This record gives sequence, C-alpha cells and structure tokens, in this order.
Amino acid sequence: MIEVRDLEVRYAGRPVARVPELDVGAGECVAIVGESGSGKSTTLLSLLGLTENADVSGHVRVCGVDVLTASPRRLREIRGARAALVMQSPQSALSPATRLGVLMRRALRLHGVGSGEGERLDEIMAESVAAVLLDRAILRRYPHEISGGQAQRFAIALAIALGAEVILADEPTSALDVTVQAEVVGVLSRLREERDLALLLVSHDLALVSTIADRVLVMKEGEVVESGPAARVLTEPSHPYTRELLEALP
Ligand SMILES: Nc1ncnc2c1ncn2[C@@H]1O[C@H](COP(=O)(O)OP(=O)(O)OP(=O)(O)O)[C@@H](O)[C@H]1O
Repeated sequence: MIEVRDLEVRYAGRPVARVPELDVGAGECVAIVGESGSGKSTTLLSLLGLTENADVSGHVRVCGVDVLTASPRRLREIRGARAALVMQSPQSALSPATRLGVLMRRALRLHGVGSGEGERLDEIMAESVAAVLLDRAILRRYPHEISGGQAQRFAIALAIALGAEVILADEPTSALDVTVQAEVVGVLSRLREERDLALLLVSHDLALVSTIADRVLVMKEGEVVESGPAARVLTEPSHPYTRELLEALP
C-alpha cells in the first residue's frame, strides 16, 4: 500500500528527510520514531504530496498512485479517502459550529461514498462510529463537546467511513492521557487487523510503538539510522542513537 524508495525532502536546499526504503503492506503497521525535528512528520506528509515549498525526489507509491508525478486530480482521489491522515489534535481541524454527524455526511458526499443516498449514508456512519467504539449519539455533538480521545476516535471513524486503506497517523496519542492513549491504540490495532489497514505511525513514544508496530524506522537529523522488525530494534538496537532513545524511557 505504501512503497518508498530513495525519498529525499529538501527545504530551501537543505535535506530534512532522507528515507532509502519504506514499505507498508495491507494489515501492517510501521512506525517512524526519533526526536523532535528528525524529519518524521515531513516524511509522512510527503507521502501525500503535502510538503508545501519542498523539493521532493525519489519514488513514492501510495494505494497504487505515483505521488510525486500524479496529477492534482489523481492525488485528491487518495488524499483523505483511500489514504487518511490522522493528526495529533483533530479537534482544531473540525469546524466548530458544525455537528459531527453533519461534518461526516458532508465528507462522505464530497468523496461520493454511499452515492448520496440518505439511508445508506446513515448506515455507513453508524457502522464506522461503532467500529471505533463510540456511541452513535456523538454524531449530534459539536466538536467542543467531545474529549480529545473521542475526537481522535472520530477522526479514525471518518477515515473508516471514507473507505481508507491506509492510515497515516502523526503522533495520534501524544495529546492524550495514558488510559485514553491505550484506547486509541487499541482501536487502531484492531482496525488494522479486521480491515487489513496499512498503518504508518509517527511517534516519539517507543513504549506505544512496541505495542503496535511490526517494523520500526529510527530517524535522526533527517536520516534513517536504523530500521527493522520492532521486536529486534526495540530490544537489541544496533545504533547508539536507538539505545539512547530506549534508555530515555521512563
Ligand atoms: N515548511 C517547512 N519549511 C522549512 N522547514 C521545515 C518545514 N517543515 C519542517 N521543516 C524542517 O524540517 C525538519 C524536520 O521537521 P519535522 O517536523 O519533519 O520533524 P519531526 O521529527 O516530525 O519533529 P516533531 O516531532 O517536532 O514534529 C526541521 O528542521 C524543521 O524545521
């Protein structure tokens, strides 16, 4: 679902992310870890062609679309629908005066889901909200009436309703407290199994990564310094920087 080769992202001539190889198949979870400014978010955003003012080179294929050469129309087909972005605080991206149900219905119509039929849309909405363990009543609420964890699960429900095959999650739990973090990770983990989602997770939280990722890429100052199966990288790291990250764990 995601295939990256020799990706390089530069801002004003300065390379900020270099990723030689990154693959995420259906049903897999790959995590990118590293300290702040190491190029994790830049890598993630470049996979949807969302790095404004950047020079991006290499080969990036997401849901069968060649992202670096695709037309804006072709990119719109995957962005937000087949490949969904889940950010740290989705609440700020939700229109404050619009009920969540209205918002979801609009997004579904915009992407032609359910062919605009009211009943079918209701069914899809109810199903996706249930899939993230939210009560259907949430669809009548406004964004400010829900908690951070609920907002994050709503963002995931929206992705599911739109038929996402790939979820790109940028620090999806770092604004949440520990028990709520576990709920969100549990939902992502279950959905990837049940729906064969490809999940690319950016996180500085190695404890979280160890519970969900199959493979890990460790980034430092824009370079991938280590990558491999999560079980190996997180228990027998070969790079001193990975060891440092692990030693910093509480
Ligand atoms: N739009 C931009 N213009 C110029 N430089 C940018 C831009 N976006 C990011 N950068 C630079 O790219 C580098 C990598 O940033 P990035 O946000 O990808 O790191 P990160 O590992 O995700 O960090 P964080 O965890 O803090 O988000 C940083 O030096 C940052 O200043």
